[in-house]
Amino acid sequence: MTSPTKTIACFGETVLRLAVPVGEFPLQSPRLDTYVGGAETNVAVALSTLGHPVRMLGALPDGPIGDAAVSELRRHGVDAAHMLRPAGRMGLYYYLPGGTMRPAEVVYDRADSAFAAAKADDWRWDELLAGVDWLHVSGVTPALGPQSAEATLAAVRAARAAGIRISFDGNWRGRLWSRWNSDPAATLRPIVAEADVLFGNHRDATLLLGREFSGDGPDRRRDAALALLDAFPKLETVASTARHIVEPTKHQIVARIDRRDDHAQTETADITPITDRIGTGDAFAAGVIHGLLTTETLGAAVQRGLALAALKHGLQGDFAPFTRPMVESVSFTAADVAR
Ligand SMILES: O=C(O)C(=O)C[C@H](O)[C@H](O)CO
Repeated sequence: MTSPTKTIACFGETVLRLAVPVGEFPLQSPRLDTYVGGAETNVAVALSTLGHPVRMLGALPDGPIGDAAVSELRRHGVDAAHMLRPAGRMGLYYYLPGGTMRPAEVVYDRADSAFAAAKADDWRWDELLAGVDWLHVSGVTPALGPQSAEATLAAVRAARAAGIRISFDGNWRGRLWSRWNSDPAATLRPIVAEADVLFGNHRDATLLLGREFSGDGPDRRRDAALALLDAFPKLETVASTARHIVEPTKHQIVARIDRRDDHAQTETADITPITDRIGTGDAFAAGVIHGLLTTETLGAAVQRGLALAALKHGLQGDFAPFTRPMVESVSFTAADVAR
C-alpha cells in the first residue's frame, strides 16, 4: 500500500442539487434541500477526502453562489484555485425523490450555466494541467454542448501529450445529448481513445462500438470489457458495476475490473438501507482510482471502489467524503473469475 501523493485533476461542471423533501410534491412546503454535486466534482471530493491532492477544473459563476460552491469544495480539501469564474449562473438540477408507485426524477436546469456557456479555448490546458499526474473526465461534460465536448477532447489530448494518466467515466446522460447531438458515439470515441482507464459497462460498449453484447451477467460484462480494450489500444483498464434491485431499499452490486492480462470481480454485496443513490457511480470511480494508485492488485482496487460506492448509498448528498479508514474497514471478497 502506498501513500496518495499523485495530483489528480477533475474536469467537469460543479452543479447544485435542489431536492424536494421525501414524501412531498415540488413546492408543497417552502423548502428545497441543497447539495453541491456534479459527476467529476463528486470524484474530486471523494479522492481528496481519501488523502489525494486534488484540483477541480471547471467554471463557477462569479458572485455569492459560485463563492459558496468554491467554499464547499475547499471544505473537502479540493484545490479550486484554477476554476474559471465568469459572469453567469450556476447549473442546477432538481431532484424529485418519488414515492409509492412513483419513480424518482431528475430535472436539469443547466443549459446556459457558466460552465456550459464557456468556450472551449477559455481553458488553457498547458497551465491547468501543470503538475498534474492524473486527469479524470466523464461523459457528462461532452454531453453539455459542442463547446464542452471540444474542451473535453482538448483536455484529454493535452493530458496524453503531457504523459498524464486519464480516466473516463461513461456517465450516459441521454437527456443532455438529445438536446444537440444525434450521434453521441462519434463525439465520445475520440475522447475515450485517449483514456487509460474506462468506467463503463456493456451499455457503454454498445454505444461506443455499435454492437450488442449478449449472454448473462459476468460473461456479458467480460466480453464488453475485452471488446473495449481491443477497440481502444491506449486503454489499459475497464471497470464497472452491475446492480440488481432486490427491493427498493435493498440492492445487490457486483464490481468488476479487467485488464488485457488480468481481471478481478467482487462477490455480490448486499447494500441496504439506501438513503441516496445519486453519486454512487462516482464514488465507485473514485474508489477504484484510489485503489489503482495505492494498492498492488486489481482485486484490491475494485474492492475499494465497491466499498466507497456502498458507503455512499447511506449518505445524503452527491458527495462521498469517506476517509481511508472508513473505506478500508469495509470488506468484500475479491474472487478471481475465469475468462
Ligand atoms: O453531473 C450531473 O449530471 C448531475 O446530475 C450531478 C450528480 O452529482 C451526478 O450526476 C452524479 O453522478
